[in-house]
Parts: sequence; structure tokens; C-alpha cells
Amino acid sequence: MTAAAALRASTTLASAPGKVLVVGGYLVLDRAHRGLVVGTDACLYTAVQSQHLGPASEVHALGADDVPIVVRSPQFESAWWRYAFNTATNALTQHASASHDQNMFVQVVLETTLALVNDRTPGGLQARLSEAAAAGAPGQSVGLAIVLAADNDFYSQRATLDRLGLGRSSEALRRIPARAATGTTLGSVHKTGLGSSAAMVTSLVAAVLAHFGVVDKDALRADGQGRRTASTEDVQLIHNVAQYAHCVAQGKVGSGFDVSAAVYGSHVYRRFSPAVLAAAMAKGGGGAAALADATSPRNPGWDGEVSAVAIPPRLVLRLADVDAGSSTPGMVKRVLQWQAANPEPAARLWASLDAANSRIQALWSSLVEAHQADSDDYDRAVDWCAERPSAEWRAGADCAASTTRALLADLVDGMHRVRQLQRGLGEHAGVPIEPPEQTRLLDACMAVPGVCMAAVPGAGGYDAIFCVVLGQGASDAVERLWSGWAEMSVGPLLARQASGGVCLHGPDLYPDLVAGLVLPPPRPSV
Ligand SMILES: Nc1ncnc2c1ncn2[C@@H]1O[C@H](COP(=O)(O)OP(=O)(O)OP(=O)(O)O)[C@@H](O)[C@H]1O
Ligand SMILES: C[C@@](O)(CCOP(=O)(O)O)CC(=O)O
Repeated sequence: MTAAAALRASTTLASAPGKVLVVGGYLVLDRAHRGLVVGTDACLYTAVQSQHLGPASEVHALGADDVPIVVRSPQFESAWWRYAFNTATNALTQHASASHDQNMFVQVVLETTLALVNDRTPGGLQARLSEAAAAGAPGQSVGLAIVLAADNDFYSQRATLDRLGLGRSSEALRRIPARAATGTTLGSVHKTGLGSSAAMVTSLVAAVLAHFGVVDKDALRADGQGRRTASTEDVQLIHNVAQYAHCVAQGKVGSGFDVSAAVYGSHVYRRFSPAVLAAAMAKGGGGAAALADATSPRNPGWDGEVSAVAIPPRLVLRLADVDAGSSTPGMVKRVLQWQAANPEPAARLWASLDAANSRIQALWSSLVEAHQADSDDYDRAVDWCAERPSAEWRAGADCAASTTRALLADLVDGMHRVRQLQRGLGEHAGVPIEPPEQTRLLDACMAVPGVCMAAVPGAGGYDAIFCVVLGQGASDAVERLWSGWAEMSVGPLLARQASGGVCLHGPDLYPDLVAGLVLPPPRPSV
């Protein structure tokens, strides 16, 4: 094996998609309700490599059982962290970082996944690493180099576009290099709401577990269409570990739809019962046994549901960030407070929203079926609607004669109903779920020919909007509306829907990530 081939073989590269919660915000917190989540082609990536990290004495004060780990996120200023994982105690210690800060999400994932590798593989982590060490010089400390990278859509590119003197358009965004430097720190970056922490956690979990053979590396590899053949059990293990680590790092058990989307891509989601994580997350931790039990794919406590769903053919998801800013945790808190204080009206509203959300899911399925049953009618209806604003779709004698046209018109009405109920929820709870500025923008989007859905995703607020459009003409037209919108600054994102979830790739596909694995000389401990 040549040195370059050996390096490639010792590198594992995983990606996990971002998410858009199309309907189901707030309701998905409760197992009684489901949400429709679409995975994006914007992904978070992790590259893991077993490496000689230099003479043991220079890496940092290592004991015999310590495995050194260096993590970098080169798109950000001051984003590197050095750890040692102790294979005797399964404890991870941070030794140094660029600015004395911690990255809780990275830290918890590393501690959890390396403990699982250590406990589940014969000879433990040291044995797996010493296979890679065989080729190295004696006295060298073998460990892991890890690089994290995100597609540009996870972060607002306004500052970069302004610096380059470019306007806010897809064309301008395509001129920014892939996974470009953000020019700022992780703490200050403007996120767009695609779920960077969930996608990062999921890609890191998959990369580490696959790197050490805890899950089947080949089966997790994406084919030409981004599909993988991994066993249900392997994918469930990645899911369970990612949910656990994400909950521990954020200090609470959320609905988990963002991690689920990072693992499975687009689907209809029903949450898991939080009890499955109680023992492992208890103060003081439940130890190795509790962790193994909580994350086991055979643990029946993982009672969440993932039902396949596809955005109907020729419908395209478009996203825009609005850069006005909302605090999701604050909004969730106030909505739940109102719900608790007003159980009866809240129950009625939840039931109405649930019915309206389910109607959207059902209409998507019916459109997929309509395409399968009569693709000519489907294409004719989509072509016809793409030329006209949605308010005109039900008019005309042939609406009743075209199954697809009637379904598209129903989808428009269904989305208006969801928005009306979301506005009601916002007014009751005193939370700007679809504030008037967003209503004006969304109504204007709906008036553009070929736009069939427009709403605020997830928790809502001022952060972002999504549209579902019929083809390229409508996509371009809605983007022209955004670029001329004066009331708020609306910036398009490049991301589109993608059905695949977490998967592995050949490192040759991402030379920028692999280049990041070549580490600068070690610095003294701080
Ligand atoms: N590219 C990355 N490199 C390193 N750490 C990252 C990266 N992206 C996310 N993280 C981790 O996730 C944290 C952000 O998580 P937080 O829960 O605040 O955002 P989020 O809700 O996932 O954001 P959004 O949904 O808006 O993308 C960061 O502070 C960091 O710990
Ligand atoms: C409000 C909530 O239901 C959805 C939040 O979605 P988003 O992060 O705004 O996409 C909270 C949650 O499910 O974690």
C-alpha cells in the first residue's frame, strides 16, 4: 500500500443533512403529534483519521492509557480543541483549546462514541489504534485527528457577500467557495436554523463508529443517489447515540426531530419517550452499563417513529434567511407556559393544528400517488399551475377533472389553514410565531406564479421562511421577490430538499476536509 493509499484507508468521512420542519413546530414536542421534516442537501461533515500526532512528550502530558485527539473546525476562528481519552476509565479530558473554551457537543460525542468503541471492540480502542500505529516511528503518540466542516447554508453569508461586493442571490452564493471560512467564531456566527449542532453531532457519531468498525463502514457509504445499504440496527445505533449526546450537550431532552432528520433525511417524525434516556442522563451518569443500555438499538424504549415521506415530484423546496433573529428556546418556553395555563383552549388548538398538519402530510402522499397513477395529468397540472398564482388554481372547469390540480389547490388551502392556526397560537401565547412582517412576506410569496406553499419553518419567528415551488421558473421568480423585498432583508439559501440521511463518502470527494487533517506542529499545553 502506498503512503497516500494508507492515509486514505485510515480516513473516514461522514456527512449528515440539515433540516426544515415544514409543519409540526411545538406539536412534535409531544408524542401524541407528528411533524413533517425535510432533510436538505446542505450537510455537516466530519473527517476522522488515525494519526501519529508527534512525539508523546510534545503532544501533551499523556499517560500510558491516554489517546490524544485533536479536533478542528477550520471555518471558524479559534476553533480547535485537544483532548485525551483514557482507555482505562473511558473519560475524556480537554487539554487545550484555542480560546480556553469548550465545545460541549464535540466533547460529549467523543466521550460517548470512544467509550462504546473501547467497550465493544476486541482489545479496545488501543488495539484498533495500534493497527494504524504499526507503520509509525516508535515513541510516536497515535491518536485521532478530526476535522469538522459545514456547507455554507448553515451560516448566513451576508457578511461575505457584502465583502465581495455581491448582492443577495443564488448566483452570488455559488461564487463563494464550498465550506468557506466564516471570518468569525462559533459563538458569534449567524446561523440560519438548519440545525448545525444536530447535523454535526450525527456526522461525528457516524464517522467515529464507522472508523472503528462498530458500524459497517461499507454499508454506510452513499451510492450515486446518496442512498446507503446499512442495516437498520447500525442506523438505529447512530441515531440513539446521536440523540443521547445531543441531549447531554444541550442539557435537556428536546423533541429530537433535528437529530432524526440528520440520521434519516426527510420523514414524518413522532418523538421518542424521554424516559429512555433518564438513567443514562441522571446526575452522576449511569456508567458504562447505563450508556450501553440507553443507546442499544434493541432497547424498546426507543419508541419514536420515522415514516418515509418524499416531497412530491417537481416540487422544489426553497429557503431564505431573514436575518432578523428570534430565540427558539424563549419561544418554546412561552408557548408551553400558555399551554399549561390554558389547558382547554390549548387542547382544542393542538387538535386543530394536528389535523391541519396531518392534512399536509396526506396531500404530499396523495400527490406522489397521483404522479405514479397518471404522470401525464400530473405534468400537465404542474405546468399549468407553474404559470399562475395559486389563487387561480381552483378556477376553471378542468380543475375537477385533474386529480393533481385539485390536490395542488388543496395543498394551498391546507397551508393557509396551518398558517392561520400558527398565527392564532402566536397571538394566544404572546409569541411572534408568524409576526405581521412575515405574514406580508409569505402572502407576497404565495402571490408569485407557481408557489404552492410558503410559511415559517419550525418554531417560526423572524429567522427564516420556506417556500415550495413548481419548477425553476417559480424558483427564480420567488427569489426576485426576495431580492426586492424592502421591509426585511431576505437572503436566499442554496439548499434544496434531499431524501438521504447520514452516510459515508470516499475522502477523495472532499479534498478540503482531508487537507484540514494535516495538522500544524503541536503547541504547548495551555
Ligand atoms: N461546524 C461546527 N464546528 C464545530 N462545532 C459546531 C459546528 N456547528 C455546530 N457546532 C456545535 O453546535 C453548537 C451550536 O448549537 P446550537 O444548539 O446553538 O445551534 P443549533 O440550534 O443547532 O443551530 P441552528 O439550528 O440555527 O443551525 C456550537 O456552539 C458548537 O458547539
Ligand atoms: C418548536 C420546536 O418544536 C421546533 C423548533 O424547530 P426549529 O429549530 O425552529 O427548526 C422545538 C423542538 O421541537 O425542538
